[in-house]
Amino acid sequence: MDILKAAVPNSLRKVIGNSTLDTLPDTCSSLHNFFLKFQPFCEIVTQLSDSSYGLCGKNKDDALKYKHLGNQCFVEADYVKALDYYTQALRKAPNDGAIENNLFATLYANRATVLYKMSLFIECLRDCNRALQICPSYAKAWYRRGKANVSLGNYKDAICDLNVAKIVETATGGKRQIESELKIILDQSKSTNTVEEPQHKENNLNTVGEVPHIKLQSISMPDKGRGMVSSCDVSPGSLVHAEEPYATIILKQCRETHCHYCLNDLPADRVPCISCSIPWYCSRQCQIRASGEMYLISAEASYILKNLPGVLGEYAAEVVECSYRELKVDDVTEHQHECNGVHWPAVLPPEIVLAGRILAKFFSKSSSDGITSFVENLELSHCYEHMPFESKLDSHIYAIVLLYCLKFSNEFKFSYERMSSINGISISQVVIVISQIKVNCMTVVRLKSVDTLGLSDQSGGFPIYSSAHLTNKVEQVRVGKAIYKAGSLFNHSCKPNVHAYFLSRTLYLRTTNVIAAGCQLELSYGPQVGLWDCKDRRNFLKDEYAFHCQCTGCSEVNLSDIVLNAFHCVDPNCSGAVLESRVLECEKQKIEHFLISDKVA
Ligand SMILES: C[S@@+](CC[C@H](N)C(=O)[O-])C[C@H]1O[C@@H](n2cnc3c(N)ncnc32)[C@H](O)[C@@H]1O
Repeated sequence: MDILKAAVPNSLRKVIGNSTLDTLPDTCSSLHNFFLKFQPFCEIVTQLSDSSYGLCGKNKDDALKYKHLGNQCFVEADYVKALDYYTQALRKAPNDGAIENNLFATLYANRATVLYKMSLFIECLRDCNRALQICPSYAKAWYRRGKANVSLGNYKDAICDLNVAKIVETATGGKRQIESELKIILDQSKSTNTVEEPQHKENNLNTVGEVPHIKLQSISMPDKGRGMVSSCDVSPGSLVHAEEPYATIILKQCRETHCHYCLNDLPADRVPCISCSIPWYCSRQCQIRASGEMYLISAEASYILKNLPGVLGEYAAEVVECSYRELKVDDVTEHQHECNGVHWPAVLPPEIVLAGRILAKFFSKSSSDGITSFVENLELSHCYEHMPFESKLDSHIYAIVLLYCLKFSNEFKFSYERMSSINGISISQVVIVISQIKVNCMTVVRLKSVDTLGLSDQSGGFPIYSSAHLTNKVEQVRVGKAIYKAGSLFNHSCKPNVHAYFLSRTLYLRTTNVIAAGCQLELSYGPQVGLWDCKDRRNFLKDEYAFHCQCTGCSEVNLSDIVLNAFHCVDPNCSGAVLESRVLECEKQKIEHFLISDKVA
């Protein structure tokens, strides 16, 4: 992008830097025309959108290399490394579709064996399920599943697993080994009285859904635009809002540690995307929700399942089908349109990839609307006119690059005809979306434990620290960015009365104080009275969200704002405080206002 930016002539930069909403289509068109004649632009867009240039595609040779390394480590009993290699192999393995010798299925089964050796039985069970969903006649996966179920005390399931394994196993020696295992398990199960939980299913993403019962209204305010108020008195701790995101994106630094869909920590049995090697998911549910279902049970698989005797057939079908059909999946899922092994989703900044997701989602939902109604229908405020000079240029460049990447890199489900050709109007709409994202995007955070040595638990869900290293400190990690359409109507206050938190992707807002009917509900976009001084808060809000804060925290005197940067008077007999001149400047108006109102009182 630096090459593109550096190439823009000064005269054009100036016009773009001074552009307004009225002139935006013209400035977009001028920059577009300039790039069309600039040879490196073509090369850059081709490299970003052509999968033959990308490092994000699947590669069978790489997958086999990692599989081989995994096998070596397994033989050497280095299970941590074996787990890593098999996982890397899964990331690179193409889904070749063949039910027999399917590399995906083999890798899942191999990883299941490693997980079993590491005593991660639930994870082992899930990997066996994944292998069986691709290849239902995979005796090794049924066998390993049975062993994991025994370790979990699920004898009934284990007996079923081994019975299926015995039927689908073709080698006589293998059948004999399974039979002897079966006898042992049957004896064990008779001497144990355990209540068994069915273990077919993966993690369930649905959070325990507390529903807000308080009615909120959006009203217009002269100094802050629209804002949210409650129509009744609200007590502290009340849930006032819960919402699923319109679109989300994981932050670059969390790509290897958190699920790209639900943004939770990745477990040891993480699941890769089936078509490219960028995202990781915590489960198949998240993978399907992000990219759509990409492998279906084949006719051959159904035949195998149907030919298992009676109850065993039903049992195997339940394991293999795993009820993914019940999942609610969007028509154009978040990652689907990016998922061709192309480079741009990995390379462009997260907010720009998020803009692409919003665009895809919008067009998948509004079949008749053209791009000109895109911004209008999103109903989000934006800050284009207040954006700094450089940001205006950046957003012009990114909007053009994004549109070309989307256009060239896939057989996208939504029709690009509706976006018409790439021109000043369509580019200007994307520029505005980028500025909407800047103002309305929420940062999704997770709490992370940090141990006494300052090491964070980023192990991917399996314990690598002993109890002696148990944590004593918790910090917030920024994992993703998300647009919540209704949530973005809550304004900022440096003295907030609402607290925002996230469970998976869901935003929850809870009151922290008593809020009288008709009062504004406001959350903090970051800075708060007593934690940052007024000057820093205002600068942050200006830089990040392009507005001058009008909250009570910034217009009334707060003792904590004053003492935050105050020094004790050098005269030991004086108990007064000395303020730094920059802080004093910021507080002056508030203090004058305070003294006047004090006199009046
Ligand atoms: C996420 S939106 C909030 C909803 C917005 N008021 C609307 O009409 O859509 C953030 C924008 O609201 C305005 N805003 C929010 N809090 C504010 C505050 N404390 N002071 C001034 N403007 C504020 C700013 O224009 C900011 O860019």
